[in-house]
Amino acid sequence: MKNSLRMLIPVVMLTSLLVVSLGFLEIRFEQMLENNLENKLVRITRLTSVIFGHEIEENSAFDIDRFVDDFGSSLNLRITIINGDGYVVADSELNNSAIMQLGNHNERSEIHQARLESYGKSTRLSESLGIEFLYLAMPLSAINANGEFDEFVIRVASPMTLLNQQMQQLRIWGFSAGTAGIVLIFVLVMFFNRLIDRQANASRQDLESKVQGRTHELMMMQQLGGLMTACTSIESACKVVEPIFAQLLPQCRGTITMLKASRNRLDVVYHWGQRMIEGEWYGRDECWALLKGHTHMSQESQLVIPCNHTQLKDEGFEMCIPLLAQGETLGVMHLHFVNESDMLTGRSLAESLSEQIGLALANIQLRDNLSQQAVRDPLTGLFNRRHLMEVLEHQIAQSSRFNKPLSLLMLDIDHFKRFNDTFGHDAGDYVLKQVCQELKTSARKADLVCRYGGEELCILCPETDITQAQELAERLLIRIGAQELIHSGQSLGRVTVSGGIACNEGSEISVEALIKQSDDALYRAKENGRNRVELANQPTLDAVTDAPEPANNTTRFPVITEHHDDKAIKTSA
Ligand SMILES: Nc1nc2c(ncn2[C@@H]2O[C@H](COP(=O)(O)OP(=O)(O)OP(=O)(O)O)[C@@H](O)[C@H]2O)c(=O)[nH]1
Repeated sequence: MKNSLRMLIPVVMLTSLLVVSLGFLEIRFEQMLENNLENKLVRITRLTSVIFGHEIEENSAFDIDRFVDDFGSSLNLRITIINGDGYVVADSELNNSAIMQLGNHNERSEIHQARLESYGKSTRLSESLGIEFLYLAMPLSAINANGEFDEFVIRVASPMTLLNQQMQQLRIWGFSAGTAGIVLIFVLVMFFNRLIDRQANASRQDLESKVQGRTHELMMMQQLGGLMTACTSIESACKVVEPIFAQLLPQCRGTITMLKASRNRLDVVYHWGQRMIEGEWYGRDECWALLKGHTHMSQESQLVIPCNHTQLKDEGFEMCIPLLAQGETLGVMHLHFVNESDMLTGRSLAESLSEQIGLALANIQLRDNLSQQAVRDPLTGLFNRRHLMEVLEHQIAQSSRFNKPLSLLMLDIDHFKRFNDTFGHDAGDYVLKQVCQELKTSARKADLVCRYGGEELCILCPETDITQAQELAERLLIRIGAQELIHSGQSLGRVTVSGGIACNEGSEISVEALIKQSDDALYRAKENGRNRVELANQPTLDAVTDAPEPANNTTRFPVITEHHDDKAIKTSA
């Protein structure tokens, strides 16, 4: 309906315009033909007058009838001669008897006008012939050959049927041209309508496919965001990136690098397709994207400037996009394209994806940091007591289920208060960190090193019996006691630690009981002179004699001096 209206409106408008134009042309043509005929009649009337006047004056035997007959038939016009009284003398279309029947013509409008104004014109029905004529009349005064004064009116008439025939022909021509014009208009309107329809369809399809593509991209991005948010580690999040890129930018392969905490190098954490980066890392000044702070393309504006980290310098095109979150650079997304056009068309999509990946990776890092903060001690970086309690419960259950030994080594720095009092709290912190570092270095990967509280530390050793735990403790005591501590250029001397070990040999012991046993053993170690290890439920062991004696007499740090008045070690921090 809409379509046919769209066609009908221009057809009706153009047809109306054509009809009006044809009507106007008809009027103009009619006037033109009438004028032409009138001019022609004027000329002929004048000519007839001249010849007739001459013949009258010169020829006494002038035959008027013959004159009008010859003239009228040769010109195909009606010629009438009217005398001064208003009666017809001769008429090329009437015989004498018909002429005799005619009345006085003085009242005929063209004759009346001609007598008054020397020129008369009228269009009317001939009473004698019953045909419509265009009459032209002019008066003529002449002295005839006999010397008499004669007055005449020469009248020339042309039947209007001639004019009407011409007009009819013109109308037929006009109608044919108009019909042809209307058909042409219709055909043209149809043609342009179809053309417009085809173009509109093509642009609608183009728009639809663009909208579909964009919707697909948005859905993929939403999926990417959702999946990455659900990931718990950077590695698993990076694995989600590959299938999304395979869907949206299948023509590229890529690598994700992350900035190390030291912030001077980027580690490769994931790549898909052929490797783009040599080695496992590169320096941060080797990537233009990091130096510029925004996307860098290996070829841009006819400039070829590849990054230093790229492996395939001459093949294809590389795009590096910084992975940012709240202005912080987390890493770089490296993409490799075979064609430059693919790289240019894929740029904005790749940047949008990278923006989302950056945010998701930042979220994971933030979550990681928060969960680390929840289980780590900020000063020493060791696991905290809460984490120990959680792990301990699980480890005791494992130990009893699989009948495997589980040892808990509790350690306490000797005379730490005095150390603090002598050198200050900062130096105390430093010593604490150094001792903790030693614990981390000496323990196995499977062991859990914790800060139990204050200067009290512990190591939980799964699948470790009491002898193995004792060996570890003695090794630690030797290594810690051997260290000469220097803080801010000042020698702090040496520090010793005491230890207590409890071991669960596969039985169903409670967390509290195991801690109490190791704590009691530690208490005994303190009681028995410090810088030694005691085992739970065992007779007192000898002091660790192999450990180098702290230079109590050479340093201001009185670690080895016996202080029996010191308060006993706490049973819990
Ligand atoms: N610098 C520093 N000192 C700490 C920290 N946590 C606890 N301390 C100090 O460690 C000292 C522990 O003192 P005490 O419990 O009397 O034990 P001690 O002086 O080590 O004596 P013994 O354990 O009997 O050998 C206290 O002075 C605490 O203030 C810490 O994070 N940093």
